[in-house]
Amino acid sequence: MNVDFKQYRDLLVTYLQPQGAKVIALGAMLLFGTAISLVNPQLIKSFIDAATSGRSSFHALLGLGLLFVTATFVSQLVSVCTVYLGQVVGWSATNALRVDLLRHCLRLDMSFFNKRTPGELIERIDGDCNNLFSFLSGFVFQLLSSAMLLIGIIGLLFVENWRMGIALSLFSAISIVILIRTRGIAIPSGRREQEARTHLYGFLEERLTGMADLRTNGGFPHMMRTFYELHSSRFLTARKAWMVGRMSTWGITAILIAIGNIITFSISIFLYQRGQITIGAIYLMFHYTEMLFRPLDQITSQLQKLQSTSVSIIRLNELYRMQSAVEDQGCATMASGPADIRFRDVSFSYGDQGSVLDQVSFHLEPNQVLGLLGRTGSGKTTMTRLLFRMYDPCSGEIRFNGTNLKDIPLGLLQQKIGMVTQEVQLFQGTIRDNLSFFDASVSDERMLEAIQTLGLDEWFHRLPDGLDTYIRSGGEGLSAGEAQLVAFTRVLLKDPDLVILDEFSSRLDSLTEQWIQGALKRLLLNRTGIIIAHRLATVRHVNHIMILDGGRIVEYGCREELEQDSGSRYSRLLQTGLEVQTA
Ligand SMILES: Nc1ncnc2c1ncn2[C@@H]1O[C@H](COP(=O)(O)OP(=O)(O)OP(=O)(O)O)[C@@H](O)[C@H]1O
Repeated sequence: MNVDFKQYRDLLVTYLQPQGAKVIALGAMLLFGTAISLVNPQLIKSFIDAATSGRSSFHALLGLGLLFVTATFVSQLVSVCTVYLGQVVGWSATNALRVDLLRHCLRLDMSFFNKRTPGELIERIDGDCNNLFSFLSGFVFQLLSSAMLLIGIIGLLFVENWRMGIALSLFSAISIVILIRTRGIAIPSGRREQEARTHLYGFLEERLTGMADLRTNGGFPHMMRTFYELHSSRFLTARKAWMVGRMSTWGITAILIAIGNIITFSISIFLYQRGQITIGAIYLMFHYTEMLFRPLDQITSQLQKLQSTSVSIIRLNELYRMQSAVEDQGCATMASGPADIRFRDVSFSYGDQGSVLDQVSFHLEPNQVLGLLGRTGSGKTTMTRLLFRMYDPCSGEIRFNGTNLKDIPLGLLQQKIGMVTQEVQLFQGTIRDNLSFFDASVSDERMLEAIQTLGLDEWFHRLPDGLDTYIRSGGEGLSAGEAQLVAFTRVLLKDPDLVILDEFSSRLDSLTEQWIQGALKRLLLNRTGIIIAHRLATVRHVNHIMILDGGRIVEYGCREELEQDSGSRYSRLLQTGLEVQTA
């Protein structure tokens, strides 16, 4: 697939238009800098000719010298401002692009994230934006100013001497062809180096995430051996890429510069011996020949960068074209209050694999708490994911307060449901940041009130710095039980109408669980709840029990009645006292 002109134009217009004034200033400075670069050697030529003729006054020479110094100073100033503005424009444009991409990805359904590793997503969002940096930070102007500089140099060489003009025009054309053809030589080795780096970082990411398991299972020798192998592969590929890159760019450029100088030198001697040019003109022609390589190099490298730019544009467009399978088209409004949940003949499967939920129907009335039991893989978590609309059912419907989930805006639905899972995700920051999800509008008073409502004062007072207590990356510094308390408080602050607790107690010991039960009771007060559990003790206070097996409801009823019924699965589980996995 190729990138057509419209796609380049759309990208430039979308991300550069908001910075109109800066972009115009950048273009003007690039063009102004080009003009000064062309004028400066003319000043030196005039100075040399005036000095060697012996006819110019000291003041005239001083004037020329001062003019040259001023022009050089202005040229440096312009080049610093150009780099600064180019960076500002490039970063602002690519950051806006990153934000748009991230927002788009976050709106996609969970199947999108399941198919991609975090590394791939980072590469897609950040890597491709980096590739577009130079394109958005003035590609058009840089190409334009390089072309102007090239045309300017050749034009001035023609003015100086037509033979020199023709010779260096031909030389420039041949050089451009050689540079474009040889730049591709380094691409395969560069790609291999990139692949080796990706492998190394992918390996490190995975191993560092599983550090605790590696430590306990004695996996360090394996880690060090593989790290060494991957690192040495990275070193070898990087060394080769560097050498090939140097040979194919610097080496060839150096040869071309030498050939250019030989041409200029030969013609200059020929013309000087015939008295057709001055010493100043010889200097000027040498200077312009040296300068010729700047635009030649820039034009070829910009054209080469355009190749990687087009690959990134294709990938970004692919990403943008991806639509979420979960459409956010609803506009229903809803009053607050305990939720009423109804599943009607709901079936679901993840892709082509078999059915995970099969014709599930039940009604959970407001203020009721449902205990959801079932063996591993029976579909419990999937049911809550459907409620949260991470996926939509393949058939059947789910109603929340009588409204089909599809008719409720996603934002509103997510506000109405609070969820605590086994793996509470804590972020690097203070307890305050973690309770409010970095939302500064949540006051300390509200947080303290929530902690008090849940009866967690004792735990809170033990924290060394109260709300300012710092939690390190991955929740380090808090126990699993304490992390659950943070999660409960978070949910209470959200004030949802439905609370889902997915095996929240599986990592807690029985004593801690008992202690947390108090907070749980308060959290569920005036709310509807669904508690997924393997431990029967976790659901001993719920109103209803549902047992799932192979995605089907095999038992559903009032907990107390099921307890009394000796033939029920639930009472059999209670009698054997076994956890649900082994039942
Ligand atoms: N993202 C996914 N993609 C594909 N299949 C999945 C996905 N998540 C779960 N499954 C499959 O769906 C089935 C039900 O999984 P689910 O997590 O709902 O079970 P569960 O009852 O909550 O199990 P557990 O008690 O172990 O948490 C399993 O066979 C699982 O392999």
